[in-house]
Amino acid sequence: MYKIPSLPSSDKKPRAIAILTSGGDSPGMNPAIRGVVRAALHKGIKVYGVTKGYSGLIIGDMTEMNSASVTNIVQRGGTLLKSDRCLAFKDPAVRHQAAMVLKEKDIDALIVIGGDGSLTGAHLLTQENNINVIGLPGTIDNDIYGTDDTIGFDTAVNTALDAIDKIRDTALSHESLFLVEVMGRNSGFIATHVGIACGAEMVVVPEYETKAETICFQLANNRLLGKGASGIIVVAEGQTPGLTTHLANVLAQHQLEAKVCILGHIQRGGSPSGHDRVLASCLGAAAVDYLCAGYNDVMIGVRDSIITDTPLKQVIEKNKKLDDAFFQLALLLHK
Ligand SMILES: Nc1ncnc2c1ncn2[C@@H]1O[C@H](COP(=O)(O)OP(=O)(O)O)[C@@H](O)[C@H]1O
Ligand SMILES: O=P(O)(O)OC[C@H]1O[C@](O)(COP(=O)(O)O)[C@@H](O)[C@@H]1O
Ligand SMILES: [Mg+2]
Repeated sequence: MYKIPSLPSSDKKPRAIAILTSGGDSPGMNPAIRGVVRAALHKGIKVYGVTKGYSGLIIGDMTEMNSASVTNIVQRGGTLLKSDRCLAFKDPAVRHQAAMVLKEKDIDALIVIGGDGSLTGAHLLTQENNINVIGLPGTIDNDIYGTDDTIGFDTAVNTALDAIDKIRDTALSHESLFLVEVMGRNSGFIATHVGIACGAEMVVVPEYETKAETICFQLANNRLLGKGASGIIVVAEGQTPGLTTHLANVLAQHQLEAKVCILGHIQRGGSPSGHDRVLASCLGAAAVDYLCAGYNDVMIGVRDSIITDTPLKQVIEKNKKLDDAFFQLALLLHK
């Protein structure tokens, strides 16, 4: 359950808003879109759905949505509006073009659902042009400052766990060791949560340096202690492509055979969990409430189960840190 704050009344209610999803898609983007559309229509605000994130915005690819547009999507993975990584949006002239598109259609605010990159684009758009923006944290990575949770994180963790529990069966049967790669180019939130929940022997994340030799030493030690020959090591993909295969090669040089399993994009798909559906629905509706209360240039997230706003400037300038004690717990629980 989330506590929804009562906001001050204002005369800032927009006449029409647009909504887009951007960056890596995440399960829960659909219930978030539904939350925005239904809350806006309830307040008599027109809503335009933009296709393919900022790529669609700059060419004006958008259609007006009604209540039926978001029927039967609350349980669906992916995003009805489609998503994109649009490098052109890093150019101020292109952002100005996007603002002109919105103004020509009499749209006075934009809601952006995406990760840190998408929220950076939203912040720059409002700073440089007279368009109000509200951001919602939509990414499986949960690497966004100003919110405890992001739309899609819970589902991604559960999807990875479902796969790892199956891998565990065969690992036990064959007494084999698996290096399982989960997503997270810059952050180890998925890896650490998954590591704790699947009982991983070790967790490797971008935030902390883990030498392959340390893994070898720990594995050898565990085996000396009679902990069994099978095991799961969870590795966040990090920024070096092929990291997990490289680790397996180093282990092989130390006579430790490990099979590599890269979970990849299955973590981004699938039906959103109940948790993500509720989070996304609340944040979607709250985005409309905050716009109507006159807020601009903020991200709506959740802290200590309270729906809350954080200036986009802070969201993009500050890093959400993986708690050290939490990460250490993931390592300690297998000892
Ligand atoms: N510095 C930036 N300035 C303007 N737009 C940006 C910036 N960074 C990202 N974006 C926009 O957001 C999109 C998604 O960003 P990306 O980092 O790929 O994913 P995410 O939003 O999930 O973190 C980019 O393709 C681009 O359109
Ligand atoms: O499909 P792509 O473009 O390779 O993206 C992979 C990246 O997207 C993510 O799934 C989500 O990242 P973003 O939220 O930054 O888009 C990362 O975990 C992963 O590193
Ligand atoms: Mg990102």
